[in-house]
Parts: sequence; structure tokens; C-alpha cells
Amino acid sequence: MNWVKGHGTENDFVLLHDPDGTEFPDLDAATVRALCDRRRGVGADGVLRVVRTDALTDGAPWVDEADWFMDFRNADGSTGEMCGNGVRVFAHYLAELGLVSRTGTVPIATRAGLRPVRFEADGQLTVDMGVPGLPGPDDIKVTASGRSWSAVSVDMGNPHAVAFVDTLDDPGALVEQPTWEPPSAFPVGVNIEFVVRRGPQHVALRVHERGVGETRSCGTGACAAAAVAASADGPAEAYQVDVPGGSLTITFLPNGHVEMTGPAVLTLRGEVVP
Ligand SMILES: N[C@@H](CCC[C@H](N)C(=O)O)C(=O)O
Repeated sequence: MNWVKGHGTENDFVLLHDPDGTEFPDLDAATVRALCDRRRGVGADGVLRVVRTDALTDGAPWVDEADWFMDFRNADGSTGEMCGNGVRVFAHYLAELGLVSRTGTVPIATRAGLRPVRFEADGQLTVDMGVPGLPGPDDIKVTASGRSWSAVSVDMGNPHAVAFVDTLDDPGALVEQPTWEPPSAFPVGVNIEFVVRRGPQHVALRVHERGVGETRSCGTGACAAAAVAASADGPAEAYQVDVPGGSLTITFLPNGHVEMTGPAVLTLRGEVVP
């Protein structure tokens, strides 16, 4: 099994090349966990299986609109609908292999639908992340390290709860899974962003990701945080969102979509010893 490692603002991934869907057709949770294990495996926040849409056998709706499907898995082996940092790394990987052109826009199919990716002249990538689903129906409370905050639920194709805190130390070590109320608000789990303001149109966050734990960045989470900040602040063109692993720019488009701009890096390649 050959793999490539990459990251976007230090949210890191193992990429598995499977264009025809024949290399890893039954990629199971145990294999994903083994690859992502930081002591016994490659070590990563998740796995990106790189598959052509016409190799998908489950009636995927995007086969006419995108050539490539990002089969995303969290480090615990669960599937995720979307991964904002992952989709930049995925597109950068395809471009490095010459499978897509860096000119124009490349639509990437995900479980949350199509995400068009654009290559910027400075090497960064911009993704149309769709329209943030905001706010959710419930009054949400999140609790971490014995402290609680009210939170706003945001649907970025995957579920988020955004809580504004006084300092980024307030949620504590984030080793334990933060909890939320009501439990019914997120029946299949949630990514939780703890956010502080840094200045006008500028926030910073820490994130506890569903299926992973605390990570160094979350692209969908950055979009969710910017959407909640902007809904409180009033119309804005763009927000800078600082994460422990770098910085992302979230731009608000007139059609209600948000675009996320940030880096993508490939770092290592290797082979699993049978
Ligand atoms: N790090 C990602 C989000 C990955 C998926 C998430 N853990 C989930 O289960 O929804 C990002 O950059 O968006």
C-alpha cells in the first residue's frame, strides 16, 4: 500500500491513490485508524482516498459534473461529508500528478456535494464552500473542561457548533470530548469551534473535530466561525481566521456562498510494510 502525506494549515492527511476504485475498494475503519495512528502508523487527522467518479458504483450523482471524488475518512475511521482543508490538499495532489490543470476551476465531488477549487497565482487554493446553513434550530450549549458556553450550529455540509470564548485557553486541554446540549441537536456528532475575536473581520479558533479530537485547523470550521462572526457584525467582504496551524481567508460572495483560501502542501510518500 503506497501513500502520500500532505497538510493544509497543519490539518494532515494520508492520501491513497485509487483512481479506478480497485486498490482500496473496501477501505475499512481499522485500516484508516492504523494509517492515522501517530505512533504505529503514518499519523494523520484523516485519509483522503483519491477516486475517479466513474469508478463509483453506488449511483453517485456527480459523475457528469466532476471527474474526481474525495473519499474522506476521519482518523477514527468514520466517514465525513466534507473536509475543507482536505479538499485543497486533494486538488493540489491531483495537480502535482498532472491529473488536473492549475488553470481554471476543478470541481471535486464530496459526500456534501461539489466543491469547485481554484488555484491562485501565489500557490494557495480557493474553494467554493457553498452556503453556510445558519443558524440551526436549537439553542445550543457546549461544555469543555467544566465550563459552558452558548453556541450556534452551522451546517457546512458537515455539522459545526461555534462558541465564542474569552480566551483560547478557556476550553482547557480538549483531550476529553466536549459535550453539547440538547444531545438531539447533533445526533451524529459535531465539530466544535472555540472562537475569539482578534480585530475587525479577524478571529482565531481552536477546534475539537468529530472523529479526531483537537486538530491544528479545520477549513469547514473556519467558514462556520466566520459566518457566525459576520452574522453578528454585519456585512463583510472577508474574514481572516487564524488557526493553530496557520491562517485562512474566508470571503463572502454576493450569492451567499463563502470561499476559503489557504495553502496545501505535500510532504512525504511511502509504503506500508505488509
Ligand atoms: N478538518 C476538516 C473537517 C473534517 C471532518 C470533520 N472531522 C467531520 O467529521 O465533520 C476541515 O478542514 O473541514
